[in-house]
Amino acid sequence: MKAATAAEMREIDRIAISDYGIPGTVLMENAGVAVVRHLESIMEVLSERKFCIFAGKGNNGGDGYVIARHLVNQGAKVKVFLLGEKASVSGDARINLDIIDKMNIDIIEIASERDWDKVRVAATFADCLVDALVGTGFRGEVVGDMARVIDSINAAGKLVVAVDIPSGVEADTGRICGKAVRAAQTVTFCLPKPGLFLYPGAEFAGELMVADIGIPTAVVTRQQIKQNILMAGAIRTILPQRSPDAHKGINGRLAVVAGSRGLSGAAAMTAEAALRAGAGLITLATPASIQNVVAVKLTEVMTTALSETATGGMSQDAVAEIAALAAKNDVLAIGPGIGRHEATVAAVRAAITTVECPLVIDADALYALAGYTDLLTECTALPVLTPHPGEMGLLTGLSAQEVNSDRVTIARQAAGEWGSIVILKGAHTIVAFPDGEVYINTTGNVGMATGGTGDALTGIIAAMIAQGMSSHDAALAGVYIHGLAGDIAAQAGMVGMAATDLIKAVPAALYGIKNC
Ligand SMILES: NC(=O)C1=CN([C@@H]2O[C@H](COP(=O)(O)OP(=O)(O)OC[C@H]3O[C@@H](n4cnc5c(N)ncnc54)[C@H](O)[C@@H]3O)[C@@H](O)[C@H]2O)[C@@H](O)CC1
Ligand SMILES: [K+]
Repeated sequence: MKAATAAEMREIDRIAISDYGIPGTVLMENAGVAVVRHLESIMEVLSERKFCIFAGKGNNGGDGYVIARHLVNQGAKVKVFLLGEKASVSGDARINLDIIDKMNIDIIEIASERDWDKVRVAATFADCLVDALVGTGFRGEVVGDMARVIDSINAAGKLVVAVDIPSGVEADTGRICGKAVRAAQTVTFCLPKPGLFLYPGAEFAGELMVADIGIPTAVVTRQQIKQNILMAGAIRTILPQRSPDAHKGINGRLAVVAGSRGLSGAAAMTAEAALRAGAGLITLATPASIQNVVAVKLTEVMTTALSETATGGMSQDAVAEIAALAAKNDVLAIGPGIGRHEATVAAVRAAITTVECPLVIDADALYALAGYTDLLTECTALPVLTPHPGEMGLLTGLSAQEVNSDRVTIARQAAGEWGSIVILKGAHTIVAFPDGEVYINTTGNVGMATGGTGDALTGIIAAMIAQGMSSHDAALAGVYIHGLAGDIAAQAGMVGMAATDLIKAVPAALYGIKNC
């Protein structure tokens, strides 16, 4: 599914109205009716139910007036609180405001302190609050009366349904612009907006419903929207089909370069995740002194030793060994637990431009690339990078907070500049491609915020490449499967969930995608 930015949505509306001649009031009518239908589906009967509709002066407010009209027609009791004066409402919204005015629906222009009392009382007795304050036309920050209305809505403790997007959530980034309405449900129009899937906005949107408002499909496809929402259907179509007579050689050969003294677990988890994700033959290469440790941990994985430093990290002599290993494998994952010794860092930089097979680059191998991202353009195959916001910050010169403030844009820019697939981890991981295409993942949960889950992701993506998927498809499938395995593991409880629980759930995630 695509997700449209505010600017793209405005353009889609404009083309539908001016090129196709669909009156804006028709789109507004369809939008309002879609919300009323949704209210009907969640509340069963609307008759005698009490609604407060909080409307702004723009078209989002216009949707609110349409909603008010249909609710009243269905016997509901409706109060409309208008943030501003009726006289300041124009266009399609004005047409619908005038209609409900003629219907004698209670419209309260919030102006004086007494009006705020009315807001409080009405919200206290309402069954449902509808947020039609602002939608995609919102700019800047929530301040003044808007902030006060949002506080009143959030404090009421009632069912809150947002129209198009919770007011105060930035449509493109999911940023909370000072304050935002905390909705239980959001009915969004035509296409979802990225901010409904990006945190923290995703948390304020609650359950999401996408409503068709009659815009011709061609208008949407013509926009060539590059934001996508990653869902099971798309993954099902790209997963490799396994023939019944498959043997281990057919399911790919994969090498993992990972681990250092004290960090054997990261290496083992990467290899174990690759195994659970279906790779045929896996070789784990670690510094010589921990080879026996990982060999004991892993029964099905082959191990090999790399030249090491005195402190137990791989040394520069490992470059030739890695190149030889890569030549015998379909894909190489590098980075988990390798440490940051200067010899190791130098070995990584040399290895990634020497190796010819596809690479999945993670953890300390990303650290090695800080200031050296131009090396990525020398990779033979399109590399896959899996930074968390801290690593992304290191690579881009930003703080983790700055990275998280606009995850889509930053991942997209990095993918373009580095000629790489960039997987920016975090709640609803972003997968960005060099051509600007971006996917927002929908699986995963907070229980995954624990050591080792990143190593698991690296192993899963590498396993997908080993099984014949392109790096593009493997990145998408790997991210979705990883999150789904986390969701399956979380059914036993999120607190105390370990990366190894997630890894064990990968086969169930794969089965679920293929068969459910
Ligand atoms: N023809 C269309 O364009 C359609 C638009 N629709 C609805 O209209 C919305 C977009 O409408 P608009 O473009 O009129 O914009 P909005 O109604 O989302 O917001 C614009 C209004 O918000 C005010 N505003 C913006 N930033 C503010 C801030 N920081 N603090 C306080 N007030 C602020 C503006 O002054 C203006 O009054 C969509 O989200 C959707 O709900 C739907 O009715 C479908 C058709
Ligand atoms: K809204």
